[in-house]
Amino acid sequence: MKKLIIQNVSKQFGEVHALHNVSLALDEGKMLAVLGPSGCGKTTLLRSIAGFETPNAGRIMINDQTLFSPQTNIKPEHRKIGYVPQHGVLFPHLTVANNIAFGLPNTHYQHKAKKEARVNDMLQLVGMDGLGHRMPHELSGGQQQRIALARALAPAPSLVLLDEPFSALDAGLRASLREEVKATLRQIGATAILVTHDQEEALSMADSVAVMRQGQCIQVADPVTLYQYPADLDVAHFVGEAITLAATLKAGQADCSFGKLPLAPVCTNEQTDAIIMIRPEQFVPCCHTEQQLAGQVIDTTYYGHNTLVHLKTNAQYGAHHIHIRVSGAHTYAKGEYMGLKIIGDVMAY
Ligand SMILES: Nc1ncnc2c1ncn2[C@@H]1O[C@H](COP(=O)(O)OP(=O)(O)OP(=O)(O)O)[C@@H](O)[C@H]1O
Repeated sequence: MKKLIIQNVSKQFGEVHALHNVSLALDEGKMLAVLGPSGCGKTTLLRSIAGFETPNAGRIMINDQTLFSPQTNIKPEHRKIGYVPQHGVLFPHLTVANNIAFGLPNTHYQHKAKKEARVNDMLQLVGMDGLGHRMPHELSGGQQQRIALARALAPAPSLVLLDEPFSALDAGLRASLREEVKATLRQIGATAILVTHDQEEALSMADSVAVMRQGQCIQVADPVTLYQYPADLDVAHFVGEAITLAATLKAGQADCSFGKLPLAPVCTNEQTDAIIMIRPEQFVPCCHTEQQLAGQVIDTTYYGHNTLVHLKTNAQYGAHHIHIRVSGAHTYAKGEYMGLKIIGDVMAY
């Protein structure tokens, strides 16, 4: 069942088209990541869903109820939406428990004991039971974001909006908190939208990813499809590293200086001359008998789990400078020759 439906939503600030005919849908219990560069309209979209911004056109519906249309504009406090902003969100003069209790409606929680029970449930959910008496300044950055999530989830909202919630945290904490938040939202079956400009965050956390550019939604797909089959070259470069080269297309194959490579089935390219896109990890070192191309190592950057190898392909393979990703288990020396095969199919544009 579709939980959230966004139809042709547009928002202008003077001359700026912050959102232009954006349409999206999200199933119950799923997480959508909205991914795009700075200024593409991500926050405006989130604020329009929350009701903090009034679109110029379009329709926004949750559970078949219209929250916004040219005739309707439900107030933010009546939309049953939880919001987790970037940082600095907790009320500094309230304890952790009172921060979480803040959004609980008195109509449902008249009794103190019921409110306390809900707060304790939320503290447990985010792995911080027993810390309700603390003040926000007595918490680490990661703990503060967990409490912000607990506060947003406490009133059991229909939809949770997360606006770059990890951006103020250091890389290690970011990665672990991502996993925790994903698990917490899954555990309670929450429907959520995560805004981020970090492709790794979008791909690793969400069930589907919407890529935005200049106020428009360019592609919506599950992470694997988005990464392997990006809609255009800009999206390809935005969601990961990409190697591009000229090719001639014929009968489901791309003929390029690396040989004949299978085209992705989604390629419906009519023209014969195209640019193909290969991901760096599709290049796999192999023995001489399997080898599709070879090159000489110019430089390497070691990342532990994998190594980025700057390679110049041999003259018969086009003398291209490419950066490929190979397992970190084996080290490569400058000047060494590598034999490679290419796995999977390639996209053409
Ligand atoms: N209140 C406003 N008044 C005027 N222009 C605005 C306003 N809010 C946003 N904009 C403009 O609308 C466009 C989209 O902004 P938005 O904040 O939605 O982008 P974003 O993708 O969230 O960017 P970031 O990742 O930097 O937060 C930008 O050009 C921005 O300058």
